[in-house]
Amino acid sequence: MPSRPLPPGPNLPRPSFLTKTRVIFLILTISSVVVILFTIIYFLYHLWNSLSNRARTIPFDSSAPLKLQRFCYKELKNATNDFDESNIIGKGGSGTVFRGIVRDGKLFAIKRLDTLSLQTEREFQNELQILGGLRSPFLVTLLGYCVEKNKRLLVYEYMPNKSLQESLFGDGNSNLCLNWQRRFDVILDVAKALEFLHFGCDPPVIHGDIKPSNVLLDSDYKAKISDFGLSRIKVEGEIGLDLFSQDLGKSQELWKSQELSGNLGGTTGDQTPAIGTPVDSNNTEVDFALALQASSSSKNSKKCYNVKALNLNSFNYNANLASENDCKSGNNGKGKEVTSVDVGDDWNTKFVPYDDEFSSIDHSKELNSGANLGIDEAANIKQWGKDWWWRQDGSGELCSKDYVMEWIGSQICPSNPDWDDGKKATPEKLELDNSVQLEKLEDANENEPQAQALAFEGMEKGFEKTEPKGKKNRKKKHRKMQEWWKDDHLGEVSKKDSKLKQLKIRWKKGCKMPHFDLSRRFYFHRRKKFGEPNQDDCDANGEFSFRRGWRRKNNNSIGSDMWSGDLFSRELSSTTSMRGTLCYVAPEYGGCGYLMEKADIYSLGVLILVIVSGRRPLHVLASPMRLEKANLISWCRQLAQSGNILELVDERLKDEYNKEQASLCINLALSCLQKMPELRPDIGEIVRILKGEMDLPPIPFEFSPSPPSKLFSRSRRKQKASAE
Ligand SMILES: Nc1ncnc2c1ncn2[C@@H]1O[C@H](COP(=O)(O)OP(=O)(O)OP(=O)(O)O)[C@@H](O)[C@H]1O
Repeated sequence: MPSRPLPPGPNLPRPSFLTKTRVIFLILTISSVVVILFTIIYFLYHLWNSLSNRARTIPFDSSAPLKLQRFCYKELKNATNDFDESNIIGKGGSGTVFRGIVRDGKLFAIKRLDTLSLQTEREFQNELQILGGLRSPFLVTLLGYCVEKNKRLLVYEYMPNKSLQESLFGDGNSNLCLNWQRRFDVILDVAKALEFLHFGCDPPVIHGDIKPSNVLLDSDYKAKISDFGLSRIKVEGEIGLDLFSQDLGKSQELWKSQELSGNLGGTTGDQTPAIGTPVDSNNTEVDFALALQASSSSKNSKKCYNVKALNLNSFNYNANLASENDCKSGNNGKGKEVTSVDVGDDWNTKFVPYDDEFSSIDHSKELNSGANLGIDEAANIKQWGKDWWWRQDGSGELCSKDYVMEWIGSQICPSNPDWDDGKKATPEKLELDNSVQLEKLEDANENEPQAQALAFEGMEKGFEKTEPKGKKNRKKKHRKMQEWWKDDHLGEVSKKDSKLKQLKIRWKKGCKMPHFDLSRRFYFHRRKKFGEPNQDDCDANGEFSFRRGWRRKNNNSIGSDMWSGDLFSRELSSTTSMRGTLCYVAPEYGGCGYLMEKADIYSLGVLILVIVSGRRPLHVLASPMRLEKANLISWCRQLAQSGNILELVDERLKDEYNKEQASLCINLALSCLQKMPELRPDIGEIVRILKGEMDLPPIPFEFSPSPPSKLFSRSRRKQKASAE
């Protein structure tokens, strides 16, 4: 029986249709699996990337900077023609600055950080958070930034005349463009910039690194300050003790009432003497010591702040109004630097021979001041004394003395314009003269702490020769201090002094060596060998920045022609938390670690002297006859005592300067350089003095050519009594 064909079921799918659906289903499944896989891989990659980046850097919150443009790396790369060397306008310790044309065809300065470390990242963020939030005609404008992976770039307004450093010390005729009027205007501009920071910002901002290379000049030579990497935002009432109280009894009371290692609460600001008021020297010394002790002991209690957590308000600043307000409020509040980093920096200026004022403090007094306290406390103080001297050495670092010795050595070279005097001496004499000092310094470098001490004694004797007679007592104290140091610390020094040894060994093995190390030895060796100087080896007339290391002239770079000694720069930034630049950093900052407005005032004082004199703050000359001029600050003090301050004015200006203005500036600088921060004028007063709206406070009696009659009568009375 023939089978009937089955009628085609309307619902049964045809086989070809089935296959198609299966294929589509398969494709969809595979592609979604692939997409999911890729997503997972992408996610994992980013997770890994961010984790590995986080290990090296501080988390970055790009939303915080105010009104700054965010550039992509490619854009900045194009703007600088792939960071072409011909576009380099300067080199700093942390990065290279390029000229670039961005977006609307305008010229910009683009700073690219060379390496990314915790320190550079911190400074980068500081710059963004602080400078990025400020607008003032006296500050370089930060326009934008770029953050991509480990690339960090900052975009600034372009300053055609670069930095004051180049204008003052650059080669060629650049310094001629800084006539007297321009120099005075620069001083006023820098003062106004600081006035804006200290009084025009709420909370106040402390710059922390005022120096010529951070003062940039626009096309009209108007000065603006830059580089806020080390800046701090001040928080009112965070510091406990009035560190510089004049009232010894009160300080001791406070001191006793506090645990040495505990918190120091409360503030006293009512003991501030009038500017220029003579202070009993004994009290001064002990107070300062107590202050340092207090700050040292309160170190542990330091709180860390994140800059981002603070609301920084800068407003259209009316200088007069602000200073008025400030006068009303007293503006004496002590604050504490705001930082996300611990700033434990006990670089001790007292030991650096450049400030003989500080060297004169008898530290045995500090230790004795513990006598009234409990034995434990006294022991703590003594221990503190040690820590204080050698905190910098805590991790096997070189001590500040080494830096200064290195610097002095590197400064002695014939490329210095100030060698004119030296040239007058016969070459033999010159070599002999230097070798006397240098041998001592070299020997000191040869690891022996005793030798270091001797070498410094030698240097100090040089200064001593030119000291007026009236300073005998001070020198006596200084010796006492030196002896105290020798007795107490030589053992410690010898243990911790291995760093230099290691560096020397590396150098001998042919490794890269910081330029300054032993450069003078190298130089004299070469001179002896080849009979003439080699300028390339000894043009190290840079400056030492605690965060950057040494900088020297680099013939290859355009602009600042400066760079950091690589090895040292890295070692310092990774192992120390020192801040500021040698010779510009205020002594109390080195001792206490608290960055206050008056630290900026001190740096401004040094800057004023540098601008007026056209000299670096530490400048050792060939002839020992002129050794007293090596240290700009002590030289200025000596000139003030002999009533001859105008001798300090840059010889290159000849007679073409305003004598009244020059003497005002020098006297003002001396006021700013007083060792007691509270005696220094505040920035509002400084601006008014410079503008001629206020009289200069009486010159500090210690610099006065005719000390107050009270002192005379006191000494006469003493003489009389001893004669009787
Ligand atoms: N906005 C700018 N316009 C023009 N030139 C600039 C600008 N910013 C920096 N420069 C030049 O680049 C140089 C290096 O500047 P940078 O801020 O990197 O380092 P520095 O302040 O000299 O050193 P450091 O950062 O170690 O203190 C300056 O000396 C200056 O010549």
